[in-house]
Amino acid sequence: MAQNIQWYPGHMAKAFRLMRENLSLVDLVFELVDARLPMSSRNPEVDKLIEKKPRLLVLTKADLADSKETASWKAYFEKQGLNVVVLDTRGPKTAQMMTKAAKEVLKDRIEAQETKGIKNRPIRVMLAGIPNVGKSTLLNHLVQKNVAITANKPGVTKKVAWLKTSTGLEILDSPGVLWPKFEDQKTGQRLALTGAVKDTIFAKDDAALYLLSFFREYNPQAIIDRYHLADDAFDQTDVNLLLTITEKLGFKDDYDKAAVRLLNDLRSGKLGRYTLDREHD
Ligand SMILES: Nc1nc2c(ncn2[C@@H]2O[C@H](COP(=O)(O)OP(=O)(O)OP(=O)(O)O)[C@@H](O)[C@H]2O)c(=O)[nH]1
Repeated sequence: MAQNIQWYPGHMAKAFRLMRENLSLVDLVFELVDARLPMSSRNPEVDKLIEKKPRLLVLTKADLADSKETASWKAYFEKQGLNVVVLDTRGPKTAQMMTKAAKEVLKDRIEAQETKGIKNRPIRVMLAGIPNVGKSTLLNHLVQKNVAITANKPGVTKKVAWLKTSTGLEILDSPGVLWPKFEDQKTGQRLALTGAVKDTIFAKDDAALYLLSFFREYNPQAIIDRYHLADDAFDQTDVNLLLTITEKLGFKDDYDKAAVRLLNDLRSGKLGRYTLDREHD
């Protein structure tokens, strides 16, 4: 399946060029990754691109992820010296949490400014992350009803729009869309499962089979309960299991339909919380 999921190198190059151009305008980057796949939803080249910029790693969709796994991932990234925020982006405290965390990352700089008498300088932020990770949701929560302002920086001819928050941040109007980079099939399959890559470019039955193999290892009971299967349902191959579920759902032999149901159930949380990337130790 993964070999069918290819990003156009041109798209990737353009995204990087835009990000590089805008980086000099901001104080801080919010790098958003999906808490269910904190590794697979990152682009390793972004690391290089923003290595000299203060950065906050935001684990979004934490409400859908296994909380124990999220805690392990947080510790893993913190050990690498990163500042990490764990977030249900849609939550009521998002703006406050993100502002507090941003100020914490820039603490030394803010203190240095204050000793020079510069107070309450807005913190300029860029949001970056792969499609569907929650960039617009975060932006809307931060900005609420505030209108966009445009500003010109000396030496920059292009006008850049900033969105002001009531908590002292200014967010670059256009989030950096990044593409995940994956060389291995596993990463592609995981991205497909969460819906991070378009459904049109992967085979749903392959994704459903990967889903079943994942639950076989980590939580077979969730599948047994959801589809009212016999306790020994996993004593068969994933393909046969998919056929059993198809039958149980009343779809006769239309296993494509069952595959879609499985994926929808997973993405909407009906199979419980789960973390697909588990290699943090
Ligand atoms: N459960 C849950 N859903 C979320 C969270 N954050 C975002 N979503 C949902 O995820 C979907 C995608 O969110 P967006 O904010 O549009 O993502 P985006 O990164 O702007 O996506 P692109 O425009 O494709 O780049 C939406 O349906 C959101 O409601 C979260 O923390 N938890």
